[in-house]
Amino acid sequence: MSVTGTVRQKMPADIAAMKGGAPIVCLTAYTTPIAKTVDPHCDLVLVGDSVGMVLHGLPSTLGVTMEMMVMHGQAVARGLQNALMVIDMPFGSYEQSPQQAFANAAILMAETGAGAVKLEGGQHMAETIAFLVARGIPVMAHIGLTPQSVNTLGGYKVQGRGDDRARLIGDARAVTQAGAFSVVLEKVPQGLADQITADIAIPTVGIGAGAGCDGQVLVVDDMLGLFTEFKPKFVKRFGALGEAADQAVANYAAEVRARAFPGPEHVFADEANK
Ligand SMILES: Nc1nc(=O)c2c([nH]1)NC[C@@H]1CN(c3ccc(C(=O)N[C@@H](CCC(=O)O)C(=O)O)cc3)CN21
Ligand SMILES: CC(C)C(=O)C(=O)O
Ligand SMILES: [Mg+2]
Repeated sequence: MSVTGTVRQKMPADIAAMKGGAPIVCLTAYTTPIAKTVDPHCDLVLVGDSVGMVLHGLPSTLGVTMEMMVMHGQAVARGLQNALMVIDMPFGSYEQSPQQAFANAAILMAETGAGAVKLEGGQHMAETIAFLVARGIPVMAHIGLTPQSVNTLGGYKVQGRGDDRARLIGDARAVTQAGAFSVVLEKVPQGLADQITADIAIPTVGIGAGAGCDGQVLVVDDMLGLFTEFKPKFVKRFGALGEAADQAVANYAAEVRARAFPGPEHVFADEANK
């Protein structure tokens, strides 16, 4: 709340200031109604490129386009008053050069009204993160399991075990040094996530990284039980909306076939009442 008592949308600096304090609550959203549902409860709402797998039936996030991100970003923005909106940069929109990243991040920011962008990568993306931040674009980093690299990682596996542990600590330090305001840690062992959280000055937001992170994020359709094509181990279903929808549709079909729907309350008389 601001001093005038009206709701004020959070900014990246507000999220950064939550380091070490009350856990940062984050969920994804892709549409206006879900944005409205999650907004009062969340500090940060992510328009994730998971939208491709969750809403468009794509086999991975690699086919997600700038146009899809802009359209879903605009829809989410219409539903937010409180939470910071962060938007994922899609595969192919930022990896080539800092200049390419800036051009596409500027489109996402200008066309959707997002307060920050998120991109996948650690040490190798540090230069790009610094380039964006220097030009007015707040950046959330994403390290550990980076789904856009599923083909080189060889699957959606735990990251940061064994020799990878030092590399992941280096990634966390590099994105911090580059000026990211927070960092997603995806599917990394709990002890390593705790160590990184203690080691860096920016908040860690975990997904499959344990309760010691500075915040948590999940794909909203996963936690609602609406997306059930697969269930990563880190997902907890807080609802069963997929089952509820299936039951409602089955009831509708049965009532149509029985001519029980529409009923008298859903129809119109031939003559208007005097
Ligand atoms: N619905 C949904 N939820 C997500 O969390 C999510 C997406 N989609 N799409 C983009 C990425 C992809 N992510 C994924 C996808 C699959 C697993 C998964 O199946 N994990 C299994 C083990 C797989 C393996 O070891 O190869 C698990 O049990 O966690 C994890 C994260 C996270 N993101
Ligand atoms: C799972 C989160 C962190 C994400 O990147 C996405 O939804 O695309
Ligand atoms: Mg993503």
